[in-house]
Amino acid sequence: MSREKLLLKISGKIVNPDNPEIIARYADTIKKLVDEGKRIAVVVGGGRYSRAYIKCAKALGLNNAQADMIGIEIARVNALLLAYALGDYAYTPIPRSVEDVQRAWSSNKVVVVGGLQPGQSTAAVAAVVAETLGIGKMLYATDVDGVYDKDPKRFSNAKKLSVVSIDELVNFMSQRYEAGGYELLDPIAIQIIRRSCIEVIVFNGFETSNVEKVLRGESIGTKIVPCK
Ligand SMILES: Nc1ncnc2c1ncn2[C@@H]1O[C@H](COP(=O)(O)OP(=O)(O)O)[C@@H](O)[C@H]1O
Ligand SMILES: O=c1ccn([C@@H]2O[C@H](COP(=O)(O)OP(=O)(O)O)[C@@H](O)[C@H]2O)c(=O)[nH]1
Repeated sequence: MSREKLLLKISGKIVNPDNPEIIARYADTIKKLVDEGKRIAVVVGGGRYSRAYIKCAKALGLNNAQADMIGIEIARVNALLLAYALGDYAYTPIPRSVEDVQRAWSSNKVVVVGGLQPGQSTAAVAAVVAETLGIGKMLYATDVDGVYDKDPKRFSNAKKLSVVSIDELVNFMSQRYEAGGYELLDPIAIQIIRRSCIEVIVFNGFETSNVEKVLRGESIGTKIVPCK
């Protein structure tokens, strides 16, 4: 019987040097899922450190691709923190391409990825890694409770959606399509999720117990229905 496969996308606002205790809790959570027989791929974002470097890159007059490349490296460093915290459960070094991801996956270890290429966010990385590895479910652990009808950080009357279709989603995404932007799901992520019918659950990742709650089918966060 084939083992259940899972893609866990964790915001860089969560996995970063400010939060060693949360990183340790995610490592324990992931190890438990592996011990239960699941195959896990993890994608980690860049968070505030990547945005600090991107701000500096822009101040130096670097172009968006160069700023993105720096954000990519910071996401990879955050990913390496988690991979090392996973010890022998995780594959290292951090894959730097889709080909590397495929090679790492064949090790049967947890594969932890940061950024891949300019012009997208780690949400797109999560989607392309899931598609490449034939993973149909993505847990999207972020710094808000789910998808809202508008940015909850900018609008106090924003309403959380419990279910949203991938086609409706674009109406709620305020896209700053630039290095450090790409809030929530960027256009590339949305296209890949749609074409490969990847089910996505967006939930608050600061509470690591939410991972188990989502896997138990508890209705927390937002379920993105990927296709008809
Ligand atoms: N419609 C929306 N619903 C929820 N969050 C949104 C929405 N529009 C914009 N956002 C913003 O997206 C942020 C999460 O996106 P992002 O920073 O890319 O996440 P991550 O760090 O998980 O990659 C939230 O902090 C929120 O401010
Ligand atoms: O494949 C990738 C992944 C990340 N980034 C850059 O790295 C930054 C940090 O990644 P992300 O925004 O996904 O991290 P978050 O803080 O949202 O978790 C992005 O804004 C992009 O500028 C990129 O260019 N390509």
